Amino acid sequence: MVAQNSDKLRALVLKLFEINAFKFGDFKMKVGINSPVYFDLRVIVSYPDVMQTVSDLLVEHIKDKQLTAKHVCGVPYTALPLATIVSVQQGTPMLVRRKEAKAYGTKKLVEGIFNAGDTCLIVEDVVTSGSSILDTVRDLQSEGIVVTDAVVVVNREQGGVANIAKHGVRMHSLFTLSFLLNTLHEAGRIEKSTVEAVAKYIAAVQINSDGTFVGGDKADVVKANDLQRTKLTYESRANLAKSPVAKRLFNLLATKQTNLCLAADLTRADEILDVADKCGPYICLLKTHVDIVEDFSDKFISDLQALAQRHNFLLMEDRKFADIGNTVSLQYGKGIYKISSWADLVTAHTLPGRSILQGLKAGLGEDGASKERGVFLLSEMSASGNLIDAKYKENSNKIATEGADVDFVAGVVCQSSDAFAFPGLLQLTPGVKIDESVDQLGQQYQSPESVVKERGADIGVVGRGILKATNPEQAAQTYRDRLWAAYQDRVAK
Ligand SMILES: O=c1ccn([C@@H]2O[C@H](COP(=O)(O)O)[C@@H](O)[C@H]2O)c(=O)[nH]1
Repeated sequence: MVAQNSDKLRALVLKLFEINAFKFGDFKMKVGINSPVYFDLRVIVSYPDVMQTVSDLLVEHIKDKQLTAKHVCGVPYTALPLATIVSVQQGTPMLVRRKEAKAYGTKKLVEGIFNAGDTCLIVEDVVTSGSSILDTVRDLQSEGIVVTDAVVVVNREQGGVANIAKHGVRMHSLFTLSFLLNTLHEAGRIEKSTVEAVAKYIAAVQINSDGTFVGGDKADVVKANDLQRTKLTYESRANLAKSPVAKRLFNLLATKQTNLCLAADLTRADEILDVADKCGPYICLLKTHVDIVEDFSDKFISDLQALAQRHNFLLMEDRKFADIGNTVSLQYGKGIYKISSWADLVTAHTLPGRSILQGLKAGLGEDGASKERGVFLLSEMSASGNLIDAKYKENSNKIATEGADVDFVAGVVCQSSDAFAFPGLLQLTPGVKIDESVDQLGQQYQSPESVVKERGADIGVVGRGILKATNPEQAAQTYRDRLWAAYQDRVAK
């Protein structure tokens, strides 16, 4: 790496982190195991300035390394736009490798004008084992094209250099995963423990180009990821959170030592204020359903906010928004409740798709940026017989973790630890009661220990278990103690 370029590369790493082009957590990889770091450079097409920077750096790198091939070819699909810009900037003709040969017409695998014996430089975004580069090299070689070099944005250092070298191809990467980790750590974006966890994983998991593991099989390497969210402390996850309100909540959990959310499902304002005052010292979050409050008033909200401040908890309105963006923006910001003016957090269904996030953001109004607000997206429900299936859960995870609005997502309301992997999000799990049971209307309860240790909850939601107790304050203390002890056990293992 040329010294003059290293500042530009550091700036690029920070920018890629900011736009969520990579994340830390526990992610399923193509080769069937989990990884503590996940790259998704597909997002850069939405940021023309980043596209420009990356392609400028690739062009400079190609010049520095004196790579003088007659053609460039991007590995489909993420590197295709990058290869296009490199081709245009350098005036080097491009070749396009099809992933599938056309079923009609020319049936070509490689598009573009070339002769057998021509040289071609490969452009790729992220290299793990190098198998995708080798797929492209094979198709080019089958047309008589000579490939000796590949220019790459990130080398994950998991065997790619050696694997492609065996096929006569040298890798020239802009930066390695180690450089990326050190840059983020030096800039205060990730903790030393994250750097160490990823480094340990990389050392343990070297992959052959056929997807097998060097010196071991899948079973040996699956456990190598220490960044599984349920193993991490709230403090360390605060640093990984993209949503400012999630960061605040993680820190609140850690300092106040409570992961209890009280569902204050009462119908009179004075009853809610009374229970909020009594249970306030033991909770991190007070959850409301304002539409059941019979004597709702602005004073009720200002009194509740005062209690939230006095006892240091956040307010969540469990509105479960589920309409089109325009309606949701009005429901969030307008009407008698003006939810966005006071609730730190709200809940929303993912049923309408990504527009739910756009609608909520619009509901913050003109001065939206000045409010620290967030949403918990529902990806599962505790009600028996609910219609949510595995595909819905998977798509909800995508909405929560991919795209431009993820900084608004603080967490996920769900019942199981596999609903999402990103450790910067919080799992909120309702349906908690010391005596595991069902109510008459389909609610299903789990114990505090079960939701935290078996189901992955970061925050347990308790309503009637506290509200209907003879002494709600004492019950809140008991639930806090048991939920907190379960969390401590979970991270100690
Ligand atoms: O799947 C869900 C989503 C939300 N809730 C809400 O949590 C509380 C639970 O109250 P309990 O009295 O402890 O049953 C309530 O406000 C629900 O609306 C849920 O239960 N399940």
